[in-house]
Amino acid sequence: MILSIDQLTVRSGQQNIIQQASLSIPKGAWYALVGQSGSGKTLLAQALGQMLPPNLTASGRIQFKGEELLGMAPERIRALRGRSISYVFQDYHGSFTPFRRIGQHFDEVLKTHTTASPGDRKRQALEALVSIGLGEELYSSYPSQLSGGQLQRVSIALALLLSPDLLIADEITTALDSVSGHTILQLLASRQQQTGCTILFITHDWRHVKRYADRIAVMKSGEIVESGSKHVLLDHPKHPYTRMLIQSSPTLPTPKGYLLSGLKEVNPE
Ligand SMILES: Nc1ncnc2c1ncn2[C@@H]1O[C@H](COP(=O)(O)OP(=O)(O)OP(=O)(O)O)[C@@H](O)[C@H]1O
Repeated sequence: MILSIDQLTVRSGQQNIIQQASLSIPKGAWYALVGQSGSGKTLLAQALGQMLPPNLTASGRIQFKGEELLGMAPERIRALRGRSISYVFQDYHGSFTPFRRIGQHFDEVLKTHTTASPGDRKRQALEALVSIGLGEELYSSYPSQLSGGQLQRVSIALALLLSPDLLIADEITTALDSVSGHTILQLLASRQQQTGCTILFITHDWRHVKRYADRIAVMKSGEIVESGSKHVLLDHPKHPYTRMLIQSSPTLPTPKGYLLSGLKEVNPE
């Protein structure tokens, strides 16, 4: 396992917002965390990188590649967050400084975390832009000159720049139209194939879960009520809440004779 969360509780004063959540993510997995709005998905992701709002406290254990993240020294967690664990958020605008060109954003990450020369940093930034299907000319553009889909692609390239072991993708397609959202996820899937990074994928959208995830955890009111492989969870959900979420998802079309997960049904009636 690359990440094991054990009995994670997040509190605001006396109130538990996340209660004893446990989940284990195998290396290289695309692990979907689903649940209705307000169930605690974002706070769980924030707790991993010690990024919780200051009024909240976390307890329990979070092991990442054998190191305990909760209570880790600030300089160590900052170093991990830059290199081994990276985040992409729904609000991609928040990842950019408006008066800095796109190239400067890449340069800053490389300057902070590597000893690469200025020439090398520029070359790596240009390669990163090309790797996400964008033109090198965007290196000199300002964030406001890019579309939402382009900016979100750049945030993914920035997040993957230092080849992290774990990418936390929190509702990364929510602010995009469905075509751009689809392009982003295709891109992420191909980058995952190239880099082997593990993805914690927070989403509301079961169509994306069905298409990309290989494992799923379902969160309800701060608790993980069910987790397992995509096939087992989609085709044989145990918890009533999981069944309700799947049934109320917009459409999960399945051809006759196939299960929701895409597996062929054995002996369909
Ligand atoms: N700083 C905070 N102090 C107190 N409560 C908070 C704080 N931040 C979030 N919450 C509450 O914690 C709960 C979980 O929030 P969280 O953002 O993790 O939900 P979520 O599942 O990610 O929802 P969404 O899908 O809408 O992003 C919500 O009820 C939210 O109002």
